[in-house]
Amino acid sequence: MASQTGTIQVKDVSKVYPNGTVGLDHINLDITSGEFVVIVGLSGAGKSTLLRAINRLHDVTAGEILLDGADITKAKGSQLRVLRRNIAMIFQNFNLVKRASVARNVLAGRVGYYSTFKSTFGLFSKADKEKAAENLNKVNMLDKYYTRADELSGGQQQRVAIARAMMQSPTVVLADEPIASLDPKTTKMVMDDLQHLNRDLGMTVVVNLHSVPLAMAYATRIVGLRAGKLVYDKPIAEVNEHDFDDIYAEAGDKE
Ligand SMILES: Nc1ncnc2c1ncn2[C@@H]1O[C@H](COP(=O)(O)OP(=O)(O)OP(=O)(O)O)[C@@H](O)[C@H]1O
Repeated sequence: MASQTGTIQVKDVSKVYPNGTVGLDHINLDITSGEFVVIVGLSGAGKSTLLRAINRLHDVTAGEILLDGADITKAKGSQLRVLRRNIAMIFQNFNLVKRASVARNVLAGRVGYYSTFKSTFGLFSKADKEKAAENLNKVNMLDKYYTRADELSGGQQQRVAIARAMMQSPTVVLADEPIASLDPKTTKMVMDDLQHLNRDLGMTVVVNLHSVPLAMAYATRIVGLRAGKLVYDKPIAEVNEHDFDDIYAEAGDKE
């Protein structure tokens, strides 16, 4: 089980892409341990850019992002590796190795704990293989242990990705539109899995979503982005569904 850590401090972060597009514009955000934060906003608002900055898939142009006090934007080498190990990422397109088995995909969550040699040759410990089975069982996918990932439905693939995230024993889970391509029933399963990581395993969860009703159903706090700026930030108890009319107004509606 993850320890009670998983704080994220985003301090005056801006991101300008090489072509001049402003992805993030002076973002400040303090996420405390165990929160379930949903980020909402129009397509292009900067949601993916923010998540990718938090786990350093992107470098930022200015500002800093602290994970339990350590600045990931400047980390290098083994420090970056250890910081990244604490952050699991769930993607819209699942990011599984399609030709590999479900088990192998789930074990990939342990890669950050092995030498490159051992992980390349799949030399995972017996304990980790047992843990993989255990985590697959938690997402009701144990019967697919030996199945190739490309034989699974989208929802099943996302649940495998969640089992892989659990293997990592992260303190923070970032999910970028994790349910965008799923039907309503599977959407609920995946959102419930994320809630399990948050409520039962104590992980901090940050999810990008387009759906306001889903955000209201699962978040402990909702953050809104618009054109790279943070325009909304409230705990769920203070959220009113109409608050989002502004965030979802097309650019130009406001002018
Ligand atoms: N690699 C890139 N190069 C240039 N501009 C980019 C790049 N990636 C994203 N952008 C731009 O940065 C802005 C923020 O994009 P981002 O993908 O973070 O938004 P988003 O809110 O996640 O949108 P979506 O809901 O469509 O995923 C957009 O204007 C987008 O076009």
